[in-house]
Amino acid sequence: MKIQLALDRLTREECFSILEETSDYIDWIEIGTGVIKEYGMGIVREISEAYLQKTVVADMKTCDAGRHEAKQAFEAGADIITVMAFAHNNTVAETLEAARQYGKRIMVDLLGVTDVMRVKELYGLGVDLFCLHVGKDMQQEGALADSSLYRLIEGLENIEVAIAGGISDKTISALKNSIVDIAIVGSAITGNSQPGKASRVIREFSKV
Ligand SMILES: O=C([C@H](O)CO)[C@H](O)[C@H](O)COP(=O)(O)O
Repeated sequence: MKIQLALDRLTREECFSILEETSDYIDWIEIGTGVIKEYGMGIVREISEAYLQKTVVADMKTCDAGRHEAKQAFEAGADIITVMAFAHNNTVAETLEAARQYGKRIMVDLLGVTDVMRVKELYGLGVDLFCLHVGKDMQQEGALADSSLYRLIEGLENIEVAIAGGISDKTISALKNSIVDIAIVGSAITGNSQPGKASRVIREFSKV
């Protein structure tokens, strides 16, 4: 299982200092939506250039004007961009097409999706990387990402599955030997006073 570190609600300096401490223990780097809103494509470019060996996910949360937003992030160096599942099919299709042109990928964020048929429709459009997601604000009600979300992608072949939403050292081992390929971890690392140590522990607990 890969670990994707989500850099959310951080300054540019904090992003780089956390990456310096954690990069040995993570596989994919996610530049969070709020960080992108603060610093734009500049920070996507900077992080992509500084961590050439890592897969960089720009959490664009694109929901319209897909081709343009995909082009922006891919040209800045992102390897993967996120697109919201509720976006129009044209948006999904155009981001997929842009990804193919750049030799990159899209990850469809299933935040808020409860209807399996919508996931099947996205799969039919060619989506092969999905993110099961319990959002930050939903977490305030006690919900955390867990196996109850798996039903959304059951039976889909040749896909990769990421999961996000409050994953920590206490919950990551439950994802082992499951359909999850990528565990997205944010606050449990970035909110820890020792992010390097926190990422090392999470890496250990994630080993299959
Ligand atoms: O995508 C995320 C969220 O919507 C904020 O933009 C987070 O990156 C994701 O939920 C992981 O963060 P944690 O829940 O803090 O682990």
